[in-house]
Formats: sequence, structure tokens, C-alpha cells
Amino acid sequence: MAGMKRTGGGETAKRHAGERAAEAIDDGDVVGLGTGSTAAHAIRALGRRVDAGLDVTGVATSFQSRELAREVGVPLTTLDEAGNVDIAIDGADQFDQETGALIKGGGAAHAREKVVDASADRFLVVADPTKVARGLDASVPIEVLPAARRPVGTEIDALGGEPTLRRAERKDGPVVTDNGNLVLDCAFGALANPGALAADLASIPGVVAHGLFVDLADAVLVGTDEDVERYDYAAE
Ligand SMILES: O=C(CO)[C@H](O)[C@H](O)COP(=O)(O)O
Repeated sequence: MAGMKRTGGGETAKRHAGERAAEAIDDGDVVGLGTGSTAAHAIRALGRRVDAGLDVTGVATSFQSRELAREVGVPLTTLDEAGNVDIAIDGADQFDQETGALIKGGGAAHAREKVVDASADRFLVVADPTKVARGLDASVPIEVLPAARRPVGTEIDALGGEPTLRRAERKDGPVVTDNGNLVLDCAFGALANPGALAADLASIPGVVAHGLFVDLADAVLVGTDEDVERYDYAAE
């Protein structure tokens, strides 16, 4: 698969990935509903399968995915009620095709996404070809308690990162997450050891969640304009 020419970074590619992922849902499944434009295609496709008689419940990872699930008729539950997630479908901002390690949080939803994706028996990532990488070098979103913004920034500096407070596009001020926190987008350059950086970031007081998802994805479905390529990282 590596080295194949892929076309697509637009909605068609995202739709192909999302629709293929929705086909993997079985009757009775509790489904983690990811956030972002690619996961949204999966939620819409799942809604069509529910219309056709599929019996599933969804666990939303954000305000946005909850609203969309309601709109397309996917019944909702919570982790508290369901206890277990059979399969989660979620997007990514970048993934390392060798290891399946991900950077997530472009939609500032990665704290809840990580809880849902990590608790799923199977975690399917849906992406378009612009997300495929050799190694990881995108900036890492870090959700922080508002009161911890400065001390966390100092720790990020010490780890060799450059933190930038994420600002809202249509509001004066910062992006505030669904959990009431702030996001620091942290540029580290090429990540030599994402697992070690993930552990370092998780140990900083005031960090709610970072956007490194290491050893979590079971498979990544990359939609193209024509088809879907699948990368497997664990026995399903
Ligand atoms: O991590 C995420 C949200 O926090 C998204 O899944 C990620 O940003 C990908 O989004 P899109 O499919 O719109 O490119």
C-alpha cells in the first residue's frame, strides 16, 4: 500500500472512509461516535443503516457528534449506561503509517475522544490521504485547565515544544473545549519517540489530555477519490 498514488483530500475521500467504517458496525453494537468532518460521514452512514433497521446505540465524543447523531437518528447512550464500547470510529489529524500512532484534537475534542476510543474493543480511524505520514510532525493539541495554562506552557518549553494558545475564529478570545478548558497547540517538530512524549505530557499537572494517541488504533481506513485503503495495527 505504501507508495501507491492516492488522490483525494476532499469530501469524497472522507465520505468513502466514513461509509466503509459504518459498514463494520454489527447489530447490537455500542458505537463510539468520533468528531470531525470524516467521522461525521460515518455517523451519517450509520444513521442510514439505523433507518434500514440496524439496532445500535452511540456514545458521542463531543457536542458536535451528539447533535449530528440526534439529527440522523442514531440513538444515544453514555459510557456510564453502556459500560462497554464495542467499536469506535474517529478521525485523525495525522497518522504514522508504520505504527498507527495518531495526532488528534483538531476539533478540540480529543479528551473525550481518547476516553471513548481507548475504551472500545475495536478502534477504527477514518482519514483522507492528507493525514498519512511517515512519522509524526504535526503540532500536538493539549487540553489544559485554564488556571494551568502558564505552568503547562513552561513545561512544554522545557520539553522542546512551542505552545500556542488556540484562538477562536469567530469570537474574540480562546477556544474553550466542551469541558470548559483551553487548548495549547504545541509544535515539537518531528517526534522521535511519540510514546515517550505522550508519557511526559500526561505527567504535567494541569494537562487534561494531549492529542497523541499511541497504540490505540486497530485500523486506519484512508478514503481516496476512488476507494478505501486499509492499514491494520492489531488483530481484530
Ligand atoms: O481529532 C479530531 C477532533 O478533535 C478530529 O477527528 C480530527 O481533527 C480530524 O478531523 P477531520 O476529519 O475534520 O479532518
